[in-house]
Amino acid sequence: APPKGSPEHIAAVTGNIDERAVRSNAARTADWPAYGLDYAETRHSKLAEINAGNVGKLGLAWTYNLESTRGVEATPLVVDGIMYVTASWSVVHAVDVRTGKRLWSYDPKVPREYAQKGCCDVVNRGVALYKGKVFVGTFDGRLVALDAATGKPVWEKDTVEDRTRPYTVTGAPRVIKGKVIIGNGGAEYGVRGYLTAYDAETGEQKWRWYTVPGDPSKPFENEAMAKAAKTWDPAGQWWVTGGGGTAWNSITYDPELNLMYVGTGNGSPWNHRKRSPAGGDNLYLASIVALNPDTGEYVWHYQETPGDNWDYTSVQDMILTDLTLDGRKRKVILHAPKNGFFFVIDRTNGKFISAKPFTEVNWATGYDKHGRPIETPLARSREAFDSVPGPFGGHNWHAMSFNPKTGLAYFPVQNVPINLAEDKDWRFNENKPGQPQSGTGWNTGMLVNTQPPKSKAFGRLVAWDPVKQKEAWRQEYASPWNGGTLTTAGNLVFAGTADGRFAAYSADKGEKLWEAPIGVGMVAPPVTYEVDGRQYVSIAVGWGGVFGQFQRATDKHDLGRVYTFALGAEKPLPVVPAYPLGELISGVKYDPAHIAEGTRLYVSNCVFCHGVPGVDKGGNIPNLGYVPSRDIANLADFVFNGPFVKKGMPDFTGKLSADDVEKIKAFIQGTADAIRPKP
Ligand SMILES: O=C(O)c1cc(C(=O)O)c2c(n1)C(=O)C(=O)c1cc(C(=O)O)[nH]c1-2
Ligand SMILES: [Ca+2]
Repeated sequence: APPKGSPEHIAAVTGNIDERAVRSNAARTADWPAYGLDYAETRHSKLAEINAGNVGKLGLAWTYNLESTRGVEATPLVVDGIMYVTASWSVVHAVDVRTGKRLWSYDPKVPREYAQKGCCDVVNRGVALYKGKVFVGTFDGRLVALDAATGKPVWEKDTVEDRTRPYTVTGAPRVIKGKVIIGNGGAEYGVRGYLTAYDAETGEQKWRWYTVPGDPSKPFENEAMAKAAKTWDPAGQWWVTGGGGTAWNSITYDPELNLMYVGTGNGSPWNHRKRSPAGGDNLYLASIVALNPDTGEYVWHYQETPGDNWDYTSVQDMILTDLTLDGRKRKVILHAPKNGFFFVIDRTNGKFISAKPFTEVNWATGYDKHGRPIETPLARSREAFDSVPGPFGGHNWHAMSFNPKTGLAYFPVQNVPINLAEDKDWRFNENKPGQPQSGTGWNTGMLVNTQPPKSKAFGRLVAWDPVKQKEAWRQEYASPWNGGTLTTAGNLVFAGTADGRFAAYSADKGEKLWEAPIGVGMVAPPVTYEVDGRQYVSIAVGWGGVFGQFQRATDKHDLGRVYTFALGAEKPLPVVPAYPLGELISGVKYDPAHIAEGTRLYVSNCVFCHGVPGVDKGGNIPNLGYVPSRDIANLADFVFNGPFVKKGMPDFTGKLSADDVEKIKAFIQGTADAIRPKP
């Protein structure tokens, strides 16, 4: 037999990964060969060497440096001790679990100026593996097949059908029946969402399915689009903005039913009245859609948020399981989307079974028996209103897991306070001061925090009983934006937190049993697997994602790093450097009369990357209230083709004037002065 970790060994063990291997692995889950572990994406491991009785003896085996400075969201895949994990900028690393050493890495060299085309950090959620190839979707929208043994590209496809549009890819591809399936993002900017299937061997395109209809003056691609178009008002010219519905995260597959399920995203623009003035459900936004994986044909849909108006994506991870409900065994989908309700859906036909709020919700009081939300008057208010959950979601993309023994689903719940108001003057692609990120191409049709939000920020780990539709237990967290979960047959739940703790809880009761004080915020979900008879737990650490660009819950920061733990391992945790938060800026000269316009310019160009100066503390992108004061005094040097363009900062040449920059300076220094504690 070739030595473990040699190209021959890797070729042999990854060459075996096909549909049969993924399904047979589900019986014992020794490997972690697919994004959600199995096609049902349960993230439930049957390994129990590490269990509630001995988890206290878990220690660090090794760390691996991903050499990235931005968010790390990847689920690592592991087959016979060969790990594939991604870092920011879609860089792929192959790591030997037996040694913790690099086997190879692959950098798709995403042009850094592409960063401004993504709403939510230059992240990547991981790779897919099939018959000796590793598949990665790159931030700039390519799908690359790599030789699993060497990391050399085998084929590459451009998944973006229209390069004038800001499409990005952040999600992990899935392989279903020899086809690599990938969606995209961009609905904050204005795109038309779609999924594409490529032949895993050759890269040949097999099918493409749009999530929303195109221009109704042209023939619809299929019957599903014709049907969907009836739920949109042409007066909104949604096809100009794109309509949205981007499938940027979740895809699952039921081999018995031969159905794949995709979660779709929010509307482009967010504002329903701008997108579709006469109302309408706007299919297939914010829905779960079942497709035939062979052809990409529509089979059924269930829309969780009709007429989305709040960035309520339904792209959150789905879990396929069987539940006994009213004495009847049902094949269901479990889903906790941004809108704050936990859904149980019949996955054979898309019929609504139940939905209950898993967090505070103010846009709907519940769902009727037909599966339609009962909206509150506030939901489509013409005045500014606190959106609860807000656009960050009651639960975002952070992975959910389901343990069949406890019957509980585990996921991080949160509130990030946001106040929304209709942007009555919004026009497509009009870059106007005050419109959130319009300077970098956003088209939300909403204004953000024109009134200070009154809702409170929180984060918590929730164990949810989908039969009773009730919370079973919770652990309060220090902040929103916490990591996804893993659950095991050892009666455990593992999850990392925004404030840098990687912890294990008992799955049935939620007692904290173990904790590693890593120090750096975690957003990615952990995985577990067995190598040479030993069980390991790994988590890719790297603070970021949409909230993590400009906010933080720790005072430390580090390069991206994979941490791997095993029973009895005793490596000390690395000493993590302090986050270099400077002094509050002072002394930058400005004209106070410029502050009001500077505020509007800051909102339309800077705020969703840099946060509020002096108030937020910076995430993986610095807060401008705490950089050296001279940098703000010389702001134009940074704004116009400055030194950070090579790290992904936009070049605002031609977009902002020298006068605009003076006004932005006034806002930054003025805000810092306003919040400075009085002596
Ligand atoms: O509408 C979209 O197309 C789109 C794409 C993405 C993405 O691809 O990361 C996010 C969102 N929306 C989004 O609304 C959101 O909250 C979000 C968080 C994150 C992240 O990785 O932290 N991505 C995205
Ligand atoms: Ca979105």
